[in-house]
Amino acid sequence: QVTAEAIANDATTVGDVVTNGMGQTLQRYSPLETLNRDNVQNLVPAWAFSLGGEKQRGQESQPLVYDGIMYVTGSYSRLFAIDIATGKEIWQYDARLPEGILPCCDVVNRGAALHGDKVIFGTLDARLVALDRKTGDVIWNKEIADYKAGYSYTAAPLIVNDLVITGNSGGEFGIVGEVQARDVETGEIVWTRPTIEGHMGTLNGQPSTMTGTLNATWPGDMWRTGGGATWLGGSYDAETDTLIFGTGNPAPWNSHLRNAGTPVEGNAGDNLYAASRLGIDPATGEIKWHFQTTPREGWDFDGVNEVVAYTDREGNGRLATADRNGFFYVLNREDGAFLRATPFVSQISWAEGIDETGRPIYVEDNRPGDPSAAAEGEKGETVFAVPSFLGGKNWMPMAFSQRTGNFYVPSNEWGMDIWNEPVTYREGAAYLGSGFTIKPIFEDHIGSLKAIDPDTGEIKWEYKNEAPLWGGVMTTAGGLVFTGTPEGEFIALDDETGEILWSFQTGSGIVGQPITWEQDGEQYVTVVSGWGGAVPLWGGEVANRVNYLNQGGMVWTFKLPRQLASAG
Ligand SMILES: O=C(O)c1cc(C(=O)O)c2c(n1)C(=O)C(=O)c1cc(C(=O)O)[nH]c1-2
Repeated sequence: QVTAEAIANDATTVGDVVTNGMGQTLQRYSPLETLNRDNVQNLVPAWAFSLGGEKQRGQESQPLVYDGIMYVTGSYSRLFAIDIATGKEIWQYDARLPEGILPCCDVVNRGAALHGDKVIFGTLDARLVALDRKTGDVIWNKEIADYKAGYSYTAAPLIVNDLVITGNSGGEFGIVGEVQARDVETGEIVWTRPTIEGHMGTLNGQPSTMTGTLNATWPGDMWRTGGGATWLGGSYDAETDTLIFGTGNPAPWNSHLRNAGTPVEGNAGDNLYAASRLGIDPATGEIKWHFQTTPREGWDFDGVNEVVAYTDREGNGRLATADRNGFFYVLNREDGAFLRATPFVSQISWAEGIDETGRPIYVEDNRPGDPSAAAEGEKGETVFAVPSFLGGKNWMPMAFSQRTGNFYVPSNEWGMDIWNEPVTYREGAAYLGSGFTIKPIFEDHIGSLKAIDPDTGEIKWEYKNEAPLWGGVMTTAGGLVFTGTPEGEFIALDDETGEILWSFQTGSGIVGQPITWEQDGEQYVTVVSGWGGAVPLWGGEVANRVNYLNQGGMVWTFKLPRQLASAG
C-alpha cells in the first residue's frame, strides 16, 4: 500500500520513488551518495526494457518505483509495470486511443501517480485511469474533458491527501484551463478550479466562486475560450498546504485580439490567470495567490513551468521557477509574492527586464504586429523574438541540489520569426492567429544546461549541447547532475563544475526524466530514451538541424558493478 506518509516523505526515503518530482516539491534531489563523482565512470546498464512495437515516439515519462515494481508510461497513453530485479514485464495497459485526438505536441505522457493499491495516469483522449498496481486491471476510468473540443492530457497526476489532482491540455484549441480534484478511491470530482477569469469552479458539486474580480482583464467575451491550460500538472508544498499549478498561454496567440497590444490602464489587458502561477487551497480549490509571469502575453510564453519549493542558504522559504519567457523567478514560499527575476538565457528581446513588482518592462516593438492594421486578410508585421515560443525552458524539469544550493536548469538558446493573423474560434480547431519559424541564434549549440545560484541569479556553469535539451534533470548528494540529450547520450555531470564525468549512448534521443533509488545497498539510476515531443514537430529550422535522431522507446536502468559498489 502506497501510504500518504510514503508520498509525503518521498524526497527523503531512498528505497522507492512514489511521486513525480522525487518528492512533491519537485526538487528532484536524492540524498543517495553511494554513486558519486569518484565512481560514476563505472556505471553500467543493469537491464533495458523496450516500450515496443510501432509506438516509438516521445518518451517523456518519469518512472515510479515501489515494492519491486517500476511503473513507466509510454507514448500513445500506455503504462508498463516492470520487475525492477530483472527488467521483465509484469503487465502492460494500452488505453487504445480513439481516432481524432488533438494533442498539440506529440503523443507524450510524463508519468503516473501511486496511491494505495492503485497506479493512476492520464490519457491523450483526456481521461484519467486508475489501475490495480499488481495486475493492471482497471479500477475506474473517468473523462477529464471532451477530446473532440481539443482537450488532451499529458502530465503526471498529483496525489494530495485522498485527492488525485490533474490539469488539462489544449491551449492551442481555445479550451479553458482547469485544475480538477477527485476522490482517489472513486474518481468522482470533489472540486474544479478553472484558470480563466469569468469561469466558475465547483466544490462538492456546488458552484464555487472564482477568486478575484470577474473578467476584468479580458475584452468582451474572449474569456470564454481563453486557454490557460494547466498542462504540466503541479506541485504540492506541505509546509504551506498549497497546490501550485502553472497556466499556459492565453488563447488565441494573437494578443491584439485580447486587447493586449494596446496600452491600457491598470491590468485591463492582462488576461488573468493565463501565463501565471497559481497557489491553490487543496481542500476547496480556491486560489490563494497568483503571480502572472507574462501579463498581456503575445509570444506563446506559457506559464506552466514547474515551481520548486526550497529553503535558501539563509534558511528562507522560497519558490523558484524558470519561465518560458527567459527569466528565472524567486517568489516567497508563503504567499507567492515576487522577490526577484534574472535572465537565464543569453538573449531576451521582448522585455528589457522585470520591474520591482514582478511585471515585465516590455519592448513593445518586439510584440508581433496587429493584423487588423494590415490590409484585409493580410498578416501583421513579423518580428524576430528571443526566446522562441518553445521557451528559454520548456516542460523538462530542473533540479535543486540541497548539497550546492544551486538549480540545474535545462535551457535552450533560440529565437523565432513570429507574426499575427486573423482567426475566429471554432470548436476542435487550432486557435492561434499566429505563424512562426524557430531559428538558431548560435552556430554551435541550442541546448544549455545551467547551474544557477538562486540567491543571486548568477550562472555558475553552463554545459552547451548542439541540439535543444528536452530531458529532465536530477541531482544527488553524490555531487552528480544527470540529464539526457537528443543525441541519445545519458550524461552525469559534476555539480560544481559542469564537467561530464560519464555518458552512455541509449540509441535514441532522451526526452525522459531520470530517477534514482536504492535496493539492497546498491544505487540504481533509470531513464527512458525515445526521441519526440514538440521539437521535431514545431522546431522549424532547428528541427531540420537535429532530424538525424532516431525514434525509440527504451527504459534503461544502470548500477555499479557489485564489487566496485562495496569498494566505494
Ligand atoms: O497549451 C497547451 O495545452 C499545451 C500542451 C502541451 C502538452 O500537453 O504537451 C504543450 C504545450 N502547450 C506547449 O506549448 C509546448 O511547448 C509543449 C511542448 C510539449 C512537449 O511535450 O514537448 N508539450 C507541450
